[in-house]
Amino acid sequence: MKIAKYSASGNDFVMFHADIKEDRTELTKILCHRQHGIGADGLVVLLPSDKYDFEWQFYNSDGSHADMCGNASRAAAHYAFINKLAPKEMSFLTGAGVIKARVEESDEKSGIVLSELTPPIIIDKEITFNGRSWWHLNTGVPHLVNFRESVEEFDIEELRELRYKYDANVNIACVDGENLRVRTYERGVEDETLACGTGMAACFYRALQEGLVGNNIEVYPTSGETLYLGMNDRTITFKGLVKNTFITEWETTI
Ligand SMILES: N[C@H](CCC[C@H](N)C(=O)O)C(=O)O
Repeated sequence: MKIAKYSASGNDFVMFHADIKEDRTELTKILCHRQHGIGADGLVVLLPSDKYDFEWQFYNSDGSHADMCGNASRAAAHYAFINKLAPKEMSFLTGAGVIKARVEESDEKSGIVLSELTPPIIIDKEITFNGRSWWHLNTGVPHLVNFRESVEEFDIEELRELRYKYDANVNIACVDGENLRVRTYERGVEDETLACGTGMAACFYRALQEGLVGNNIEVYPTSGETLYLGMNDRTITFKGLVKNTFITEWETTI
């Protein structure tokens, strides 16, 4: 089976396409294992669809299922385009609903891809934890967001406690001029990742609601890459580079 490895701003994924939708929890844990497998934050499987260019399955590296993944949506769009599974402008079905994506520049190895995320939903704006103000939002998956002076104020144990208390990804952010810096503890990876697309979107949306930033900004995740987030009349757009870092033949031994 041909398997591709992608990095979307440092959030990395193992990816392939298949004809059959089946439980791939155990395969995910093997492929995503950093020492015993290929190593990745998640697995994406593209599947045929009657209504959309494709449907996908997304699993976090621990084998848990998640409805959506912003960075993987950009990587999957590039994979679909270069494997002739979809045109440059496409729509595909995820657990969070239909995602539109556009491959803007691309060759076999990399591309600039824009995804339209699902409309953000504010669940709770009144959470106080350790004396800090947190918002609970859903940008395809659940996120907690707190703003502080610097993203260096990052206590992973504090974020891990919140992750389990609310079963959500946990983000800290700070304003950097007209833009944002974001660090994310990701549910299902159970650690900080180098970037989290729906997390950056959740931080952007809180900052927008609180008048801290404009409608179109740059966001810098832990990897230091530049992502472009915007608010259009419908939802949040999320754009940046994705890299197809390698392709391999994989014989499953399970
Ligand atoms: N870990 C997340 C899914 C992946 C989200 C993230 N990688 C992104 O780019 O949006 C969850 O379990 O809700």
